[in-house]
Amino acid sequence: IPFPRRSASSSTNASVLILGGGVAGVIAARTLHEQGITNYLIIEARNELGGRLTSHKFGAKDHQYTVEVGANWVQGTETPGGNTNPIWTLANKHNVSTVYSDYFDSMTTYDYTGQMDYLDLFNKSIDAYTMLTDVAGARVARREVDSTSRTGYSLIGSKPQTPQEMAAEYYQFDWEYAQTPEETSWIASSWANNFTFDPSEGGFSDENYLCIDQRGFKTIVQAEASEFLDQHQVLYNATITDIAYSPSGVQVSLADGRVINGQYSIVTFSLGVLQHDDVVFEPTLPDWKVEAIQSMTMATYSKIFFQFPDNFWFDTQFALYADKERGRYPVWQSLDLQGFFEGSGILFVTVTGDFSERIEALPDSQVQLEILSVLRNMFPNVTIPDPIDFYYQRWHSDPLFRGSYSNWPASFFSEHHENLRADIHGRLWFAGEHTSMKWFGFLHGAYFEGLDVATRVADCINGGGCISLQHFNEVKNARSYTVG
Ligand SMILES: Cc1cc2nc3c(=O)[nH]c(=O)nc-3n(C[C@H](O)[C@H](O)[C@H](O)COP(=O)(O)OP(=O)(O)OC[C@H]3O[C@@H](n4cnc5c(N)ncnc54)[C@H](O)[C@@H]3O)c2cc1C
Repeated sequence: IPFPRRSASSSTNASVLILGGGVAGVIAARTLHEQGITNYLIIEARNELGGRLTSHKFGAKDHQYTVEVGANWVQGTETPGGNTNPIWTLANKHNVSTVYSDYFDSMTTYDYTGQMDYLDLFNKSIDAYTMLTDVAGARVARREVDSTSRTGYSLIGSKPQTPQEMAAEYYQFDWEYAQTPEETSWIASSWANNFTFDPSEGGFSDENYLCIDQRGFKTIVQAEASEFLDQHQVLYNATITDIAYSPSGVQVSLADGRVINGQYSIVTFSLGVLQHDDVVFEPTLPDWKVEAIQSMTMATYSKIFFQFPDNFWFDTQFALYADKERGRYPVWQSLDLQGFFEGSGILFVTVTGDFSERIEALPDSQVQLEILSVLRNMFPNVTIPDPIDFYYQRWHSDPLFRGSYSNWPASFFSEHHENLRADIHGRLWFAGEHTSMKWFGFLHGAYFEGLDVATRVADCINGGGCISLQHFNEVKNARSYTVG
């Protein structure tokens, strides 16, 4: 089948085109390299590798620190005799500095009247979350249908009413999934948690380590790539606009007019990019693929950084703020701590979901004013100074990401998941955190997907033909609706 548009005369060619140079793309390249395939090309819009591993130089000129505006934690590390998070392996291999993040025992609680001890409610919400995941596991064993995590919470009798109870639940739930329990699958969110944090379910460990490396967390992929990647195997500052595909190959067009041909292609763009039609597929993707793409959710998680002349806040790693409005500037982290960036004056607050999208549409100045007024609620006896620096990344509006990571809604079925992952004609393959069944949303999900899909593409090349992944032309109910 001839390609629809351009002639191949101005083209570069490669056997495998890896579209995007984040974790999935770099690990896919390493996997091909290990299989003896060197004729591949990573095509990346930005000027470096790493994707959502994005750092930012923050602070006054003489007082700057590298902060992570994207992924920050290795989530789940390793258990002796059990599984190891490959992100933990990479961090250790490349001497990336991390520090133990004490999610549960280094917490100060506030509400809109100031400091307020509701650690008892906080601990209750930890237990509720554990029960939520246990009951989800029992549903899987009995083949019961999925529902939202809100339904799950209600069924186990956890019904937060007060701002303090809601803030505690937010910390357990929204702060991880970047969306509310209403918006999230009960079963899938439980297994993503267990396969990461529960060694008895094959998870790595229940620990989180925060990257504080001044080279940036992206070092895990950049240093890894420097061990195998030649300059001619990567194209930077190359924004892809069109992907034409057929049973005989793939042709990629760049914004600057260049055209590149490949026999195979691995698309690693975020789910948000695929949903938003930032890249046009020719022919349009089949209906089963489009339905899968549009049925998963791209969530947003935003960290808002402040540098202040003095440290006037809590001396724990975390603080929780209960506003009357759920999800309004709730989770605070201090970096001005021993073992972190002591003396930095850096404090940041995280918001998620719809609230993230809301602040992306506002000017920085308004968001700053809102947060300063929250700080005045939290510290009524302190004159809050003007910040020296202020920054947040707008992930949802960025055409290279369109959000921070995927989240599995209750209306996303197993067949949708397989369709999201499935290749087309054995030529167009898809990989990234969003194609991971067990670890959607996580760095290690992107890692394992890059590894798996590149292994399949290497088999196509070395094995003399492709074995396509299964897909479903239609996703159907087990039993039809009887209406009327
Ligand atoms: C704010 C935030 C916090 C997070 N926190 C954590 C955490 O603490 N721990 C954790 O495990 N995970 C975390 N994650 C998730 C983690 O970052 C992702 O799961 C992972 O980085 C995704 O890797 P990927 O390779 O699938 O996609 P990406 O990193 O998005 O890679 C895709 C690449 O494609 C490029 N691209 C996009 N469009 C085009 C185009 N048109 N042309 C060319 N190139 C293009 C992009 O620039 C990008 O480099 C976080 C993410 C965010 C945003």
